[in-house]
Amino acid sequence: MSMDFKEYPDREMLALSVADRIASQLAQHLRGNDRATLCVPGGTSPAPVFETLSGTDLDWSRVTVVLGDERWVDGDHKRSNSRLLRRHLLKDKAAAAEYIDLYTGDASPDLATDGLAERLAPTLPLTVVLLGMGNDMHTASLFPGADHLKAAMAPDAAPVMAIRAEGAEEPRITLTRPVLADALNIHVLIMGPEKREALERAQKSDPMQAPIRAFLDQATVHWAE
Ligand SMILES: O=C(O)[C@H](O)[C@@H](O)[C@H](O)[C@H](O)COP(=O)(O)O
Repeated sequence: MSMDFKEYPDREMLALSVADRIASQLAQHLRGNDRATLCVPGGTSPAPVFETLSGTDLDWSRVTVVLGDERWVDGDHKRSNSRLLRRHLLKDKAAAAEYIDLYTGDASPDLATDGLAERLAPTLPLTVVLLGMGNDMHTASLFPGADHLKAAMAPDAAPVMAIRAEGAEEPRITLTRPVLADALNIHVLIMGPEKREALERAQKSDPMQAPIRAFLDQATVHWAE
């Protein structure tokens, strides 16, 4: 199976289309299942997708939302991905969703992983995963050169792991390759020429040098200039 690549005339069309695809896949899943799980990235790219999704008429009370990764900072810190979701996604109609916050307030992410894995277990497999990508070809907090990348990319990796990397400003907690790759639907959201070039590099790279590569064969990649 090869990567499905979709190019859009502009970022607004990209955001609308990605939100539509995600909402449709969640709604379809809910027609045959009690609940659905949506896994989303942090960072700067997804906010317009979240804004559209938050007003979408879905049975959000049957949807669990979880981040693909979180910086280990308080929920009101400017770098918190949870803060991003609370501002752009978990409001309006989507406020009814169940939210699993990866930041637990523990002194370190290493102390939180077992409890989070227990909370996550009933929500698996993830119904829809939206991934971002850095110019270094990381996704979630699966950074090239990260301290526990090999373990996090292993087929038997625990679903949630603490991870530290030079490219990450603070300790992180991340969902790992198997739990992300087992998702029923995977979308990658990237914008700009640098990320287009990084994607082309990733396609020819090993997942240990380009973690996003681990997901491309199953993913729909959405790109605009
Ligand atoms: O915590 C994070 O930052 C994200 O989960 C991360 O994986 C993000 O998706 C990429 O770094 C792209 O970020 P931008 O969208 O800001 O370029």
